[in-house]
This record gives sequence, structure tokens and C-alpha cells, in this order.
Amino acid sequence: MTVIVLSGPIGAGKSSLTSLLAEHLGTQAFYEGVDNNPILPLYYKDMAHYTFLLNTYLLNHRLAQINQAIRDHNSVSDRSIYEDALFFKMNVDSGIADPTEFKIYDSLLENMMEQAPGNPSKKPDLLIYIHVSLDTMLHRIQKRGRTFEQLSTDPGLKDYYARLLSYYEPWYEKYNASPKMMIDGDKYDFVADEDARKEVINTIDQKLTDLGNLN
Ligand SMILES: Nc1ncnc2c1ncn2[C@@H]1O[C@H](COP(=O)(O)OP(=O)(O)O)[C@@H](O)[C@H]1O
Ligand SMILES: Nc1ncnc2c1ncn2[C@H]1C[C@H](O)[C@@H](COP(=O)(O)O)O1
Repeated sequence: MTVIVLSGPIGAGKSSLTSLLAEHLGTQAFYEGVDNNPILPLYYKDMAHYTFLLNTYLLNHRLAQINQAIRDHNSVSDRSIYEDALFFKMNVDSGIADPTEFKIYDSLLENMMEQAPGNPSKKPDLLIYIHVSLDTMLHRIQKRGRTFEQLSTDPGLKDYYARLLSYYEPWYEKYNASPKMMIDGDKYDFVADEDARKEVINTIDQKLTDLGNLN
């Protein structure tokens, strides 16, 4: 059984690498379902109001995927459940979200993720973090073109994205729920460059082999 989760800032390339990896490994791919998320457009209009609801919605959605991933045995997911608290905490620190709401969310997350005797672990076998610079992040957000994420829709998002990036490095350093590895998303264009794609896939294969998860 091999459960892999991608992580990294918005536009880093998580969904793209999820598709490539799932195809390479012949496993099930799970996506966040951004287009079906009814809260996300509201969140971008009013973060103070919608941070708690969005994160509760995402917690429910991601737990359902984790349970399915456990049933399927092998899977790749395009964002880990561990990053949501990072977004929420950042909004608390910048005075956007309510600290009490964060405490309730965080304790709910902890209870949901607790491994009860007799139940399988909800932790992944490998977390892959895609590191990108702010320039790359902004370029890819623009290239993908979701209206509510564009700086042309809300110029204040540039600060939000920069702050998000500054929360990611310490988060990755501290992450210890599973083995982890980093991919340089600035250096490797695994979408258009065949050689870069091969190099990234080989690096991940090597990590899975070292972990005993690839035969
Ligand atoms: N390594 C990469 N090099 C060049 N373009 C990329 C790379 N990864 C993703 N992209 C492009 O950037 C945009 C966002 O990628 P996506 O996989 O949706 O990111 P995420 O899931 O992390 O938000 C898409 O247009 C995609 O084609
Ligand atoms: N926990 C979250 N809080 C706020 N916004 C979030 C959270 N998780 C995902 N998002 C947003 C960020 C993007 O606009 C979309 C999808 O993320 P992506 O990195 O493009 O897959 O949802």
C-alpha cells in the first residue's frame, strides 16, 4: 500500500504532478475539486467570514478522500490535509480570522486524525512538497486563470500570496507525520519539458524505493 500526498503553495504544480505520478504509478488520483467547492469563491470575497466554513468544508472533503485512499490501497492526492491549518493560522495571525474558531478547527482536526486502536493510520506514506518562488507562483496562478485568484480581481492578493509562501518553509521543516521530500518547482518544468519530467519522476521513484514502497 502506498499513499502519496502533494503539498505546496497555490499554483506550485501539485495537481499537474499528481496526474503525472498517478499515471506513472498506475494508481488512483484524488483532486481538491476546486470547481465544485461552493465556499471558495465566497472565501476570496470575504476571508474573515468564510475561513472557518471553508476549512470545515475542506476537512470533511479531505477525510472522505483519505478514507477512500485507504480503501484503494494506492493513491496520489493533490493537497495534504496538513496544510489547511497553515492557511487558517496565517489568517488568525494577520487578524483576518478568529482565534477561537481556529482552536475549535484545530482540535477537530486532531480528533479526526487520531489513530484509534484497530483503525488504519490516516497518515500518508510520503509527502512531496513542491517549492516555488513568489514569481513562479504568481506566474502560474495567472497562467491557470481562475478568476477569484487573480491579482487583477484583487490586487491585495499579492501580499496574501507572499505571506502564504513565508508560512510554507517553516511548515515543511516541521512536518513529521510521514517521510517527506522536496521538489524544486522553479527549476523543473515537469509540465512541458520531457527531460525535467523524467528527472522528477526518477527522484520520486528513488525515494519510494529507499522507503521500501516501490518494487
Ligand atoms: N513545474 C511546472 N512548470 C511549468 N508550469 C507548471 C509547472 N507546474 C504547474 N505548471 C502550470 O501552472 C499552473 C498551475 O498548476 P497546478 O498543477 O494547477 O498547481 P496547483 O495544483 O499546485 O495549484 C498550470 O497552468 C500548470 O500547467
Ligand atoms: N485551507 C485553505 N484555506 C484557504 N484557501 C485554501 C485552503 N486550501 C485550499 N485553498 C485554496 C487555494 C486555492 O485558491 C484553491 C486550490 O488550491 P491549489 O493550491 O490551487 O490546489 O483553494
